[in-house]
Amino acid sequence: MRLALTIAGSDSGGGAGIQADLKTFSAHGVFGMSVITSVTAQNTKAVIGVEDVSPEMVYLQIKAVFEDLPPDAVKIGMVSSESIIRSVARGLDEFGPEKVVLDPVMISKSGHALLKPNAVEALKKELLPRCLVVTPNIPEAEALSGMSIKGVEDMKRAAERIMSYGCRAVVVKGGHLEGDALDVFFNGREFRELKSEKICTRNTHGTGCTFSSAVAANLALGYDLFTSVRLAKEYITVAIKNSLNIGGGVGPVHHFYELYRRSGLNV
Ligand SMILES: Nc1ncnc2c1ncn2[C@@H]1O[C@H](COP(=O)(O)OP(=O)(O)O)[C@@H](O)[C@H]1O
Ligand SMILES: Cc1ncc(COP(=O)(O)OP(=O)(O)O)c(N)n1
Repeated sequence: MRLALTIAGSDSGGGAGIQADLKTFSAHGVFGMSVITSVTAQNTKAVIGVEDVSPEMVYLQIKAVFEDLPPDAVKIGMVSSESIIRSVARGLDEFGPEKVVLDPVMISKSGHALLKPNAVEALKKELLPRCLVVTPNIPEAEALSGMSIKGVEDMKRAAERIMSYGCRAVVVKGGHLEGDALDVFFNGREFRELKSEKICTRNTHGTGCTFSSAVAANLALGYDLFTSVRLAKEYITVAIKNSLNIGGGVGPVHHFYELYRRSGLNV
């Protein structure tokens, strides 16, 4: 059995964060473990409360997992504050996982800040250099690169700038732009575009969390980095096509092992 760890925030509504990550791991047949960084009171309409876990408790969860159940890959999501970022960096340094996927979560689709504005610099300095791949959406790529992004050429320039912080690859996700759902992968040598038709639905809660945890699950299964990203793109596309019209706001994507299996992918 392959093992994957998510270090992220809890979404009480079950659509994003830790809950989306564990569902994604299960759908891939990977054993999922979690380090909870924050508890959010959230549903499809809004985030109505956020309470951070103490930095020491974040570190202790990492230690407990690594000392007994060393993961084959790690996904990092909401890390909220500078002190939590430092605890995660401490854990990564102590236990040295090779396959780390960072989804630099900043703002929920419902508009709530999930990363303190003064923590962006810590994220760049402390976490990017410790990651294999970073998966920002357009606003996150703009914040990390300091440039505005209007199309695919801008996505490529932003990916180059983000690489300069020391990660080994970047996927700039284009779900927030008009037109096709086009993501740009860059590994420092070549750019590759991953394109799918934009699915017409408002139910896209948890897309970023699901995509990054699918990348981590595929890495845990032993796929190379680009194959892991390509399979994750296929997985998120199926999950959005089957997203759920539940709740009064932005409904969640759907994780369903059978859907994945029947789509012909090797799990
Ligand atoms: N409506 C959609 N149809 C198809 N793919 C989408 C759609 N919205 C987002 N995606 C894809 O889902 C993944 C996550 O997208 P994005 O919305 O950019 O990130 P985030 O959820 O972090 O804001 C990307 O692969 C993106 O291309
Ligand atoms: C606890 C928690 N973590 C991350 C997010 C952001 O999720 P993401 O998949 O990037 O996008 P939305 O779910 O906000 O559409 C979150 N909302 N909560």
